[in-house]
Amino acid sequence: MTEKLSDTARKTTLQPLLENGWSMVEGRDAITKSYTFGDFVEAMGFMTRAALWAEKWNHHPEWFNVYNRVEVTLSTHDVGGLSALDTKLARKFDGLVA
Ligand SMILES: C[C@H](O)[C@H](O)[C@H]1CNC2=NC(N)=NC(=O)C2=N1
Repeated sequence: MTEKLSDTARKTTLQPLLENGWSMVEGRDAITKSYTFGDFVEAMGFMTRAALWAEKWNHHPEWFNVYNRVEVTLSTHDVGGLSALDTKLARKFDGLVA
């Protein structure tokens, strides 16, 4: 059962992401990050790899692409806010570009 992130988890798992380029979306319990790549093909390569993890974990991003930029927003629709699945997917996405 997916649950909203606890206050403790927000300190231990959300805070490091907020210090690594992620930020809270205004007016929502969601996080967002903009990734910039060398060109469109690199951006699509990231999206393709990210999509496979999203599907594997049955947890899907909201995202927007223009040319070499991918804006990702993560939130858990089933609970109306952030859950551990969002921080897990955010760490995976950061790992894909590291
Ligand atoms: C039925 C299906 O398992 C759910 O709708 C899953 C799919 N992917 C999801 N993705 C996200 N971001 N939040 C969800 O609550 C969610 N729920």
